[in-house]
Amino acid sequence: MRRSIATVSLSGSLPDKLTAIGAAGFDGVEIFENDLVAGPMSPEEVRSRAADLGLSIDLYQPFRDFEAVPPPVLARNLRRAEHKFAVMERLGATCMLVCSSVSPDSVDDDALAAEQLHALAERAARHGIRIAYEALAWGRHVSDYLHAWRIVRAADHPNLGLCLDSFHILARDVDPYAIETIPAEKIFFLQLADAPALPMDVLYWSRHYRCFPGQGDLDVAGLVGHVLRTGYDGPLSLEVFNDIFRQAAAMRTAQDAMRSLVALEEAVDHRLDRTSRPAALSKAPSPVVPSGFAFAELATPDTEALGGLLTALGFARTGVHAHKPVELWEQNEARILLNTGSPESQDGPVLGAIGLESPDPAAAVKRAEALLAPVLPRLRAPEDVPLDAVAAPDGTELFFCRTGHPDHPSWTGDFSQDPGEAGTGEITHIDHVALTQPWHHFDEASLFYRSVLGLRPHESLELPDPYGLMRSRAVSTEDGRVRIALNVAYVGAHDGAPDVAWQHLALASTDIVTTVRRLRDAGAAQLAIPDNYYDDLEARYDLGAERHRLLRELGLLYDRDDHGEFLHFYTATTGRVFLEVVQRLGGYRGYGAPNAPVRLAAQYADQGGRRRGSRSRSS
Ligand SMILES: O=C(O)c1ccc(O)c(O)c1
Ligand SMILES: [Mg+2]
Repeated sequence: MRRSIATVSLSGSLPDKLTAIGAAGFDGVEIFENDLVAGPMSPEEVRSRAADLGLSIDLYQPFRDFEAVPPPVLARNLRRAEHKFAVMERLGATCMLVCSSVSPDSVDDDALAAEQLHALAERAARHGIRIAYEALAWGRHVSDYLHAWRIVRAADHPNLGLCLDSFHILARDVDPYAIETIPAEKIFFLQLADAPALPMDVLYWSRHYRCFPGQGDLDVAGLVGHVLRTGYDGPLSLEVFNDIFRQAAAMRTAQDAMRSLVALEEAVDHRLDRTSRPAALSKAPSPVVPSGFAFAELATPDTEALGGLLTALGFARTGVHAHKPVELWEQNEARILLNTGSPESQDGPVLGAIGLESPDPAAAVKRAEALLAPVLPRLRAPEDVPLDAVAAPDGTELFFCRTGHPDHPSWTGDFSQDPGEAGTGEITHIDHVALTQPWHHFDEASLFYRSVLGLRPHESLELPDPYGLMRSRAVSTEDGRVRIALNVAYVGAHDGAPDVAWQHLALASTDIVTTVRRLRDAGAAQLAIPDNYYDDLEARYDLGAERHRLLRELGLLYDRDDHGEFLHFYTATTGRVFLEVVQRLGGYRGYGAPNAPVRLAAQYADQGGRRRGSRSRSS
């Protein structure tokens, strides 16, 4: 299907927006009037720029407060419309959006609205223009699509049809099923936006919190399914009003938008049966869901601190890369690479790359490419094992691996085996990684992991920390073998606030008590948890005196859900990175989120003094 986007969805000047939209591979664009009016480009220049970029101008909008008004107001409105038609002819645009009136001049009279829209369509027809009437969710008299359809049907003019907008329909919880009763030729345009479920005034919600499909909580795919079942074959057009996208880099937002449309078309395709599925619905290669973590790579200026910490946790260094300054540390299936050759780690260790076990690494890269993920050059020596990798939105490198499979080259082949034995402690594998996202890329990141890797997003959480609210959302495979927690990087707004974008790696232990004792015996630093936490824990849960005493003594944190229990502790932080050790008892599914505020406060207390005065951050 044709893919379009409204210029209001992106930041920047009109030519910058068009360039970004063209570069992301869209077919068309909705020109938002403000973008034209406020800029120096003539309509003819906009038209030719769009054409050069391969973009058609699919819609001109919005035309407001037209219908159901007294005769003198109608005359003024028609005059206004004639001016817009002239601009549209210069632009080469043939469809104009009229949104339902919010004006106090308008009256609640469907017959009058129909008559006046008929008159407008008649004039539009003389210019070869069509009118798409849209019910705004906060329209004064017309606020749902079925009402708009009754008026359009009564007006009965070939140049008058509907514009359906997923936000206005789903935000008001109007049943989208009846869309299927509208003839396809009367649906002139389809605008798509998602939004997070927020109990607030619908106008405010629409103007500030819309997001791309798949980033919010509305069933946009279901709605598109209803529209396509009518036989609609016009554009799928994104129209997103969002405070963050208005500020973010247009190129990047346009790519995020395109990724959302590709994923949306795939979701719609899954829901439609063969007869109602348009052939033009794009088919990206299917996601190749990873089956586990192959490794995590920490870039570090030297291996001393992290090597010591890993040893204290029971890891052993088992290999070094043939010709890169990278060490392999192992304990059972948990594998960590320490890379001392990366410029990223100037200010201390960072989590730079994740290896994911993939049933088909080449197909995983093809999937990522179809969703506009940057494929990383395979920078390597000729004799190295080929590596398939893409960059996530936050710059983390994702490698698709097939560790130790006879029919596939394994990344471990690049490592000479150290004579030492692999660690055989209680740590079995990587439980999850927690990546910190710049606040303006949070929704992009969750859509990325969901669409590119086929991970399932969990609930979005807001956690209080001493210096603000931290937003957190996990994505995981169904079986939980790959879990990634996405946190918003917090930007301290005052001088005393620490300046932190921590990332961490969580390791699964089958016996966390032994692991924490091992760490303590080795003299490695554990994050200190305040006594107040344990007093509160006793109030919240009755775990028996002995268990409470043990948790307090060993600095272990505790959580539980309907499926099981969770024990965890943290190491001190080095650079931007710290390690967590977790033990899941029963089928616990979470990440210990209720303990995150305690952890953050403890980390600030631990780090604040040292960091103040050396503020440097990239996000
Ligand atoms: O917020 C608005 O006014 C507005 C304008 C045009 C649209 O298509 C829309 O969905 C909302
Ligand atoms: Mg709209």
